[in-house]
Amino acid sequence: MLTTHPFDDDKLHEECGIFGVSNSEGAAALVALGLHALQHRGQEAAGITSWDGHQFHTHRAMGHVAGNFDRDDIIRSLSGTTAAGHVRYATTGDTAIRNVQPLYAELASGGFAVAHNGNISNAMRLRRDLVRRGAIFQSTSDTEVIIHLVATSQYRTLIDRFIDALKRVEGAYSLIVMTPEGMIACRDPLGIRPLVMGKLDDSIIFASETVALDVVGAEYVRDVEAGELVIVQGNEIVSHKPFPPMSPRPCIFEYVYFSRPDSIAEDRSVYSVRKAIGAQLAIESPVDADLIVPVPDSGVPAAIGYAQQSGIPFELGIIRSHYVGRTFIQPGDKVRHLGVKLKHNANRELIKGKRVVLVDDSIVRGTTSLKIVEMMHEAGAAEVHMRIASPPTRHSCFYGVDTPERAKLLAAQLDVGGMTDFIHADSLAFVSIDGLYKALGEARRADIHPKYCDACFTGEYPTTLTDQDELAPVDQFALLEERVG
Ligand SMILES: O=P(O)(O)OC[C@H]1O[C@H](OP(=O)(O)OP(=O)(O)O)[C@H](O)[C@@H]1O
Ligand SMILES: NC(=O)CC[C@H](N)C(=O)O
Ligand code: SF4
Ligand SMILES: [Mg+2]
Repeated sequence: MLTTHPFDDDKLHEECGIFGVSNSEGAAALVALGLHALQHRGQEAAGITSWDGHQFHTHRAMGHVAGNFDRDDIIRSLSGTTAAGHVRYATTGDTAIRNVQPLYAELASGGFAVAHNGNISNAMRLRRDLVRRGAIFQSTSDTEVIIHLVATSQYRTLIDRFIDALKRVEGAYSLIVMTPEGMIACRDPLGIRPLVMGKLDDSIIFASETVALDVVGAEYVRDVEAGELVIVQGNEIVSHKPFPPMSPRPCIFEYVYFSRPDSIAEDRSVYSVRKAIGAQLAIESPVDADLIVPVPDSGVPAAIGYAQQSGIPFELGIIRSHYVGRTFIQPGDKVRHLGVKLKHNANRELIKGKRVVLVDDSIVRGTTSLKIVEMMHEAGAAEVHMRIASPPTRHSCFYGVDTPERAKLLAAQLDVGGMTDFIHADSLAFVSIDGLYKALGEARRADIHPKYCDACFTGEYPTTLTDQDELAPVDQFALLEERVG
């Protein structure tokens, strides 16, 4: 029996990005480029594993892709025509080299490397059972349970063992797996996290987002479907659908914030969706004002949409330094606060005496909004109105994004009036959940089968959350109370 929670820490984490190439000379160099384009999804650590037909080679490092994977000696050591990589923001397991992916193990069938974007919501339970049966874990990452489940499966072929393992895990996973037999890419039955497939000459590429195909000049072929396994062996591609069909529930927050705006998701430009959310926000919550000012970077497309819809001029009233990373994902409150100050500055001449509408994509802790609104007041704004291109984030994500624990989510603590006071704005409004779905081309959010996972806004998680239910019965009860009113 474990006495401590091996997956528990109180740090800030966000997403992950994965990228795989099969059948290409210099595969690792392409993976390094792909990871570079996915750097926004995870900045804690990065890793690449390659297969040269005889041996696997791995290099994993803390920090960014640049500085670690732009070195000739490292890329040369990752020889072979197949390679996969990962950029990490931890959701389960600490930020330590043992948890940096791809994770690798020698199984009875040979080497097995896995890169995972997502989070397994019964990993604790599975790990406990596996450890009781003698499994010796090398990491504290949720991803490692997949390897042990494959290793201990009673099925004969590697694919059957892998499918057997996947049927035991719950939660979100987009995976790229490398074995001596070939590369496997797959998404969980609900397709919560993204994964696309591309082609570059004779090689097949898998990536979290299409921007990573663009960077290597690959052509987008299609999305890996929810619940699909795509197996690539040489020139042969085979698709399996081992799960009972379900209505997919891809993460709606990818459109709001995570994905790069130049990515295409489900045949839609993320940029256009963000603009449409901004336009919807202008319809739902208009303001009489002089300027629409985006909170850079991620608030920019929604602000353009808001400005175009409202007819109020769009201006860069906040200038962003490009030498500071995403504040949302910097560990430690002090650094995060400092990060916001370092990152944004008021364009004073423009702001002075004006009624300003600030547009951002989301409020998580409220740190950014509070600082930016104060910055506008200090710069002499006559009025400061805040408009948010997502509904209030009231619930934590258990699917590969570490929005902080609920207690740290501003919208879990305060209603919109309380939040308005907290950030010192003259007014604050969020796009409605139906408005968000409208911007994605739906009439509204369907009650029975909503098209997306939107649990961080609605609290309706599309999978069971075994570990949460076991660890936090009180919180789950509170959630239930909130749902039934
Ligand atoms: O309420 P908070 O806890 O401050 O978090 C919300 C902010 O964090 C994100 O931006 P971030 O600065 O991380 O990245 P960006 O530059 O991509 O917008 C998001 O776009 C909000 O601006
Ligand atoms: N953000 C992610 O997708 C993280 C993947 C995995 N759960 C980890 O913590 O390493
Ligand atoms: S809970 Fe929110 S962030 Fe997490 S997968 Fe669902 S929509 Fe995305
Ligand atoms: Mg932002």
